[in-house]
Amino acid sequence: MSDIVYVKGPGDADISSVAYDSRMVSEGCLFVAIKGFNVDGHDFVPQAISRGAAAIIGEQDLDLPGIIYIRVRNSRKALAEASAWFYGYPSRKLGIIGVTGTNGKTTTTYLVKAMLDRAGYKTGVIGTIGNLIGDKILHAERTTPESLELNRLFLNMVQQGVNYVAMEVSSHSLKLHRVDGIDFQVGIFTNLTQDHLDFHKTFEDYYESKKKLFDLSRKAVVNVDDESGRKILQSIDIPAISYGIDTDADLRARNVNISLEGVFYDIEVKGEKFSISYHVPGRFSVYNSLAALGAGLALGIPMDTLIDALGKVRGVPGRFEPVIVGQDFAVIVDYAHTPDGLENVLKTIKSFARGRIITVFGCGGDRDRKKRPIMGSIASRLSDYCIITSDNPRSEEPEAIIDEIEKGVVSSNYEKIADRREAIAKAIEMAKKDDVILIAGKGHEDYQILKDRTIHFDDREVAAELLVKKGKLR
Ligand SMILES: CC(=O)N[C@H]1[C@@H](OP(=O)(O)OP(=O)(O)OC[C@H]2O[C@@H](n3ccc(=O)[nH]c3=O)[C@H](O)[C@@H]2O)O[C@H](CO)[C@@H](O)[C@@H]1O[C@H](C)C(=O)N[C@@H](C)C(=O)N[C@H](CCC(=O)O)C(=O)O
Ligand SMILES: Nc1ncnc2c1ncn2[C@@H]1O[C@H](COP(=O)(O)OP(=O)(O)OP(=O)(O)O)[C@@H](O)[C@H]1O
Ligand SMILES: N[C@H](CCC[C@H](N)C(=O)O)C(=O)O
Ligand SMILES: [Mg+2]
Repeated sequence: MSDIVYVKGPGDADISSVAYDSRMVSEGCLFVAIKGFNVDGHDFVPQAISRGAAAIIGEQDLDLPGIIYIRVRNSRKALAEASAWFYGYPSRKLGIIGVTGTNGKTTTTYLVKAMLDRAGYKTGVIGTIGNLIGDKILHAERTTPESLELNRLFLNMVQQGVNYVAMEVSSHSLKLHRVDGIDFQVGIFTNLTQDHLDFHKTFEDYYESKKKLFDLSRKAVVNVDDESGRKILQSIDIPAISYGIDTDADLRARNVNISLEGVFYDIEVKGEKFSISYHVPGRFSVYNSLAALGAGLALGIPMDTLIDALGKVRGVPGRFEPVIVGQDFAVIVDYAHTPDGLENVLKTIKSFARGRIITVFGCGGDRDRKKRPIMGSIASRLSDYCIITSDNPRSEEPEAIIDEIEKGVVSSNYEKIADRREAIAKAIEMAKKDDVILIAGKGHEDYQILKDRTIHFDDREVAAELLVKKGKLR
């Protein structure tokens, strides 16, 4: 272990498990005490011992007679090292592609998976929608799991014959050492715009956290149309593939054509020209597909395999996903939950909408509050009518979140309906032929996190049900 201050107690012990939560400790466990944002894990050392812990790791000076105690400088780092050791360093047996950035991580991992599958590899995915082993989906609590769960998952993947893993690497995970010790074959940077200032406090800290992925990667794939991407490219000394539309780059999309059917463009690789088709609309789809192509090339997969795989992708759950039950207007469910994501998706809709744009959206509770009025401003500027509703309020009052969003609204064409089902119902009632309803913020989520409980709620299901109920079919 790299940053040990001292080791006390008996010479050795058989370790049967590792835990960072005292409630998970069983006989023979190694308990890692973490000083958290809410509570201090060191306060639970007595509980861990009474549950049978054989060894403890922590940052404080402790006397624990009869028990091995390892004092370290950083418990989260130590947890990552202990977890990798306990599960036999499973990440070393996998080719891992990490994707970081504010928007586009989930989408890019799905595109990379499609390419690796097409190239004949068994591929895992770790991210927001869930964790995939081949086509089997496992529930995920977070975008990037804690190092203990991450190493357990890697081992599971190794045991099931997985070759490659496309994983989202959140800024939280980088800052909190969840991915320490992982050798990423390729690191991808998508973009950096406002989000998570509740956690990072400053944009600089958010940037520095994302940048850490490239200290852990062998090769980089970087969006150079993004200012932070250009900064990253200048500061790393690993082989890199740059991509962009506006800026000169190794992979530069030219003759870009964006329509309702998707994005179509040309790129040149080693002097040879290729035409790319990806059937998801929006300028951001050009970026996500370029990022995935860059990763495929960095892994040495032939261009024709990459292009073929990309051409066959028919979207990612909850990302620009249409709800079609026979109505004569469009309903699109999308996971845009940041100012940049919302602006991108609305501009994409604006480029093809023949009727009005009606946007139903909210903002999550216990998350960056500064983005709320900004999203209010963007939605009201780029929509004909907005219905501001509740997202996952968590511990906050839905109405208070909605009021913060409202402060940024610049038109009078809006209303506030806190009940998300009623908000969607209102949009559907209003919609006429050729209009487009955007239901943003929750995408693939099939739940809503309220103060005291989590309920089942799926925008796609609710919209489909209401379209039928309200007699909106042709
Ligand atoms: C802000 C954040 O990331 N917090 C993480 C942090 O929590 P914390 O420091 O507040 O933990 P704490 O509650 O103070 O507890 C401290 C320690 O005491 C332990 N404990 C606690 C109680 C007890 O009885 N016994 C005990 O041992 C806890 O298990 C913990 O190890 O450390 C915990 C242990 O690893 C994480 O579970 C927790 O993630 C929370 C649940 C979370 O919601 N994180 C979100 C914001 C997150 O990580 N999101 C990103 C996605 C962002 C994106 O969109 O890009 C993600 O990767 O999912
Ligand atoms: N490259 C991109 N640039 C900007 N916006 C994007 C991009 N790709 C997707 N989006 C928008 O952002 C939303 C979220 O996309 P995606 O789930 O791929 O991002 P993410 O980075 O995984 O988000 P999260 O931080 O929640 O994990 C999409 O529904 C779309 O509206
Ligand atoms: N990964 C993001 C997702 C936000 C999705 C939105 N529906 C919300 O709950 O705020 C987060 O945890 O901040
Ligand atoms: Mg994601």
